[in-house]
Amino acid sequence: MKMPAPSLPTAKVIQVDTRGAVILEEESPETRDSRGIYFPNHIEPVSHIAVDVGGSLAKVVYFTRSPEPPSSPSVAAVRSSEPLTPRSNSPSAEFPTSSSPSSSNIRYNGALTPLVLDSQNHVDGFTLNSEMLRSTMLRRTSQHFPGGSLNFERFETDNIHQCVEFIQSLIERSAKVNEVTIEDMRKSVKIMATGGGAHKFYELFKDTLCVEVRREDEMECLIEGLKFITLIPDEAYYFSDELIQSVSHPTLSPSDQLGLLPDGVLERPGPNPPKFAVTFESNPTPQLPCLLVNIGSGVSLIKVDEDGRFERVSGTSLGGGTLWGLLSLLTPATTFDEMLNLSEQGDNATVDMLVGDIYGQDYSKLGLKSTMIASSFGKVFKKGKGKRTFSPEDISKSLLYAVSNNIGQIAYMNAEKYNLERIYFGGCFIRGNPNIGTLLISSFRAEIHFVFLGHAATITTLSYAIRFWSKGTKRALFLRHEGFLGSIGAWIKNIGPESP
Ligand SMILES: Nc1ncnc2c1ncn2[C@@H]1O[C@H](COP(=O)(O)OP(=O)(O)O)[C@@H](O)[C@H]1O
Ligand SMILES: CC(C)(COP(=O)(O)O)[C@@H](O)C(=O)NCCC(=O)O
Repeated sequence: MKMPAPSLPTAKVIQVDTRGAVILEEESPETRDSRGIYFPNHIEPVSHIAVDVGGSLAKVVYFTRSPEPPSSPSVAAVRSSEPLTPRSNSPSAEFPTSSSPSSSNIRYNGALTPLVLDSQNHVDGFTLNSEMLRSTMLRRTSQHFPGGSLNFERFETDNIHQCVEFIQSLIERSAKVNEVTIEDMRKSVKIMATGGGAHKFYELFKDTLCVEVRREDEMECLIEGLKFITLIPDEAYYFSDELIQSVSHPTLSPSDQLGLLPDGVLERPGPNPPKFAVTFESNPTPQLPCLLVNIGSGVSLIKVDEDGRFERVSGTSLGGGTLWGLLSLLTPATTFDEMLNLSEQGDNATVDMLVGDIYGQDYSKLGLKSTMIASSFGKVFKKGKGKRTFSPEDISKSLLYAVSNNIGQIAYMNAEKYNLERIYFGGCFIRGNPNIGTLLISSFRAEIHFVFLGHAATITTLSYAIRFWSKGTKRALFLRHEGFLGSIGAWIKNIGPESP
């Protein structure tokens, strides 16, 4: 006689309970955009995996259940050129593994919880010893406890097979952990795919993983992702009007602290924008209407109305792929992070033609300081008689400014055209830039988040451009999971009440 198999709960309608959500800490700069988010109150199991495959990167989002927030996220940080090594956010006592993570050098964030299992096939009650039965029951019970993490991973689209392999191992491992057959697990799991690669690699995902693959529209997912992620405390941040100097040099005059010229006019965006302090949205509220500027391989600008309806109003092909591609041509750097590191050490004034190079001084009447870039790369043509070489550092910095300034301008013009005050910047282009640290200043009796500006050229350039051109009426907003909006949207779309 067979004992009935432990039945796992079937979720009809799943809503993510975001109450008390926290972004997990992460030590590695390389993965600081892919910190897990822990939802202490979310109960229903979720077994689908979302993937957003763009022109440059494939982004994966999945949910793992754990009654406690992962205490000490261990990091197997990788540089972008290396094969991706998934990170473990949890020692995961509740998810025992048959293979030791260290033996394979692959570590996972727990396991998926299957929604529906074929009760006949997976456990024969008579073969369970008492320890197995206990752990099965415990696990079964734990599925009714609240708590779980949303996990994030990134792969280069060129290495799409690594992404597929990662998902495959996640599914296989989840089957083992839940003591179900791989066939049952596959029936339970579904891939929500978005981005261009959802179409280009549809067969690859479907045939290799042997699971249902559902394709979702990229723009819809971006907006769904934005609406969801802005509900998470401390996810969105912006540069406040308070300059870093006002924190570190409180003796500066108020006008100096606000980046004002002596006559009270804001300084125009220049190669070294003023250093603003970062403020996090700790009590998030709905942030619509807004403009979303998604800087991926190319750039999409999407106007979102108060009711969530949206329209892609503009775009430019000069985006993240441009920077990545041109710097691959022009510098010896082989990874995106190397390119950003180069840019941090560079001086763009050696290749950019500045206002001062043309005027010999400020163009004060127009408020153009001599240090402002008049023409990106404009000096290259002029330098010397023979062909001169320019340092990879200077070239990288100049191109980073050129692309960021251009996007800042287009963003501002569209925000102006559609009368939008909030401009969210998303996409992995921004990823490598902010290095947000925490400075504890006793006299403030509070933690003040700030950026090490050497790592934040894009963010400061975009922020300051928006602030300057809008005369302070519009605000550039950034997101800690900026590159994952599409994949989060694909994940969330599956679990709304309207889902079949
Ligand atoms: N590790 C990385 N490898 C390559 N590009 C990166 C990396 N991190 C950030 N980027 C930048 O992000 C861009 C891709 O952003 P993303 O939002 O993923 O766009 P897409 O969806 O088109 O792949 C790249 O073109 C590059 O500028
Ligand atoms: C075609 C895309 C929507 C694809 O998205 P991506 O993979 O770049 O994130 C995007 O690259 C884009 O909007 N390009 C700009 C095209 C233009 O309007 O000029």
